[in-house]
Amino acid sequence: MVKDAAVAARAKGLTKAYGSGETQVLALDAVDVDIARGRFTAVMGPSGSGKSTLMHCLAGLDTVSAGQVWLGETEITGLKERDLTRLRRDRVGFMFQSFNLIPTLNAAENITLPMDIAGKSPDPKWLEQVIDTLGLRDRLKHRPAQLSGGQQQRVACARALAARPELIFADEPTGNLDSRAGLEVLGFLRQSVDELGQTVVMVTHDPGAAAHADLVLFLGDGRLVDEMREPTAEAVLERMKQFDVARQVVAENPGHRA
Ligand SMILES: Nc1ncnc2c1ncn2[C@@H]1O[C@H](COP(=O)(O)OP(=O)(O)OP(=O)(O)O)[C@@H](O)[C@H]1O
Repeated sequence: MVKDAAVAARAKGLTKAYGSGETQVLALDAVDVDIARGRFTAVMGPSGSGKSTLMHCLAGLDTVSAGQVWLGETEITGLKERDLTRLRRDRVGFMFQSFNLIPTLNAAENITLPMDIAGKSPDPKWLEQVIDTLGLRDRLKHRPAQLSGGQQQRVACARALAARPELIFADEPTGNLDSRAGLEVLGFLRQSVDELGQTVVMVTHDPGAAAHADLVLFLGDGRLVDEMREPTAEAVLERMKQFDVARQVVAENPGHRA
């Protein structure tokens, strides 16, 4: 059990292997990580370093090969699929690169859909606050096709926030947006942490996006290799360049692991 109330999610010795035998890929190699409650954490690293796998394992979307994962005080490793589904539904919000909005429903209906499916009614005060924070008040009756990409992503953000989840996982939430809309979404995620007390974990390739976080975790070859507090885009970019240098060293010295 995780007794530390400041920890929203925790992994210990988290290992994830895909496949078996010679083709086995070790996507995560004994990762230990604490996700701080009420903070904005970004996860970065080169392509294939295990970012999405880490997020999926922390969110209970994927099983682990070894190690333990907790969401709040609940150990999720070993939970049955049915319990895991309920836990995700009740305690976790998701934002993906594709917004996954339902085209036939308007913005308001999309926002409350997960709660409707779960048979829950949103806390009206909280929902109003989310809608106003995200500037969606005058867009609630619009269907997705009548909204800009940035507005659609804001609806997806509101949908993730509506049930007031303990934790929001965002996988490249700005990946499909132009830079202005992307900045808007990052601003809203930041605001949801600062003003609404949310906990956000975001996977991103973009140093500028990572700079909106309180903490950046760097993954390399399935291991947590570094972290940076109060990141700036420049510092994150510099750190990412070191991965290229390390790769070059490995390429020039086969058998040596950076
Ligand atoms: N379903 C799968 N089956 C086999 N291998 C997989 C699977 N999912 C991921 N992998 C492998 O695990 C490793 C980590 O993948 P992951 O998607 O977590 O990386 P990532 O850092 O998110 O990459 P990217 O930045 O390119 O999205 C990669 O080598 C990938 O090929």
